[in-house]
Amino acid sequence: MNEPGILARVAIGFDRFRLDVDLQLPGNGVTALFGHSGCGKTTLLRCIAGLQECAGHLYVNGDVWQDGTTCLPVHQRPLAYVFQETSLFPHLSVNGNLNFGYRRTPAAQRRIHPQQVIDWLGLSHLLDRRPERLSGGERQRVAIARALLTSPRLLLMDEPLSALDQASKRDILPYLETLRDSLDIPIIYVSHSAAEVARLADNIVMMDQGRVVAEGGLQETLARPDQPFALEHDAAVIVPAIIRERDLQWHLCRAEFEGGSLWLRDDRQSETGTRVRLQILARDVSIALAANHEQSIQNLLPARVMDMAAEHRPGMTTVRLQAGKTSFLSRITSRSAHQLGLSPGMEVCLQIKSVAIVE
Ligand SMILES: Nc1ncnc2c1ncn2[C@@H]1O[C@H](COP(=O)(O)OP(=O)(O)OP(=O)(O)O)[C@@H](O)[C@H]1O
Repeated sequence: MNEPGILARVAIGFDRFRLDVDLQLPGNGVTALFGHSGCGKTTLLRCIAGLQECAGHLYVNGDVWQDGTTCLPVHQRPLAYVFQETSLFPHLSVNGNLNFGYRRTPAAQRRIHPQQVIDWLGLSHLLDRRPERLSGGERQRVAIARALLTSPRLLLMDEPLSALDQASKRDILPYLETLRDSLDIPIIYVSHSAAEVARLADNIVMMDQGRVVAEGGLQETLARPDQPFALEHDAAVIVPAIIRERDLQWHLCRAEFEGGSLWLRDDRQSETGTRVRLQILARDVSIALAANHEQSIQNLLPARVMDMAAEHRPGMTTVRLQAGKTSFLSRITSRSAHQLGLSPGMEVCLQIKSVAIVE
């Protein structure tokens, strides 16, 4: 297979667990592997890395890593693997750690250079420090930088932030966003955190019990009312938007998306023109047959009902609606859905109670 992208057909069985996936992933951007503990995320990464023997096929941007006749050993797979616990060389400075991977990569294969990763990950003031004098977040940034200096063709990240406290996570996320926007290699990113996925991912693969249950672009996949996570309490869509206006008197800002605008609290005081990702929980979206301006909810949007799914919990229905090109989910009681006579194609009004910028 010479096409760009990753094709991973992987099967493996342990005593009480079987992983069986057939995935086609984009050749760049961040793909998040998301799912409950034990669903097989790490096992899949290990199979891709060649750390776990498995049956199957693996092609990465035109190169065969595994097929019926070939199976590259781990050291011949041009990838970098970042884990939750870093292991920098304690006797080397940050600079020494960075140079380690770089010097071991043949000059002709070097496509990522020290100054680039130092800039992307904000390391210039740390170069002379030993690892013991770095914070957890700084150590993780150095580990990512060191991994990138081997000029990998694929970056695997297995819960890279889970050992960090909330403040360090918040500090490191902008650097990961820079990597996402700067690197031209695919990143497969395992996370339990819906917030991290919402902020970083371009694509998402949702797994359950060793199988893929939904996959695709982040926005479209999160907006599918039948995907298992949409039927859970925190179902939410992510909407890319641009801050267009700020209302200083009422401490609000207007975010424009493909299909309309939403007002939200101006807590981050983002400049107009800033690109943001909005998170809108299904439980904060209600549906009316006509716009009613005599109530407290300010965000009213004309929308069309696309499809509906009954939840596992009796009595609740998740509805997907579209405003312009953008999908929203609404969680309402099944009785409301019945009383409103909702059906696909119907024109309604969305009432959005709360909108957050993903942090
Ligand atoms: N070498 C092994 N031998 C037997 N069972 C294994 C082995 N490796 C993993 N498993 C089992 O496979 C299942 C999937 O594990 P895996 O670590 O891939 O899940 P995960 O989704 O990454 O979980 P978490 O989010 O908690 O890290 C688990 O039930 C685990 O116990």
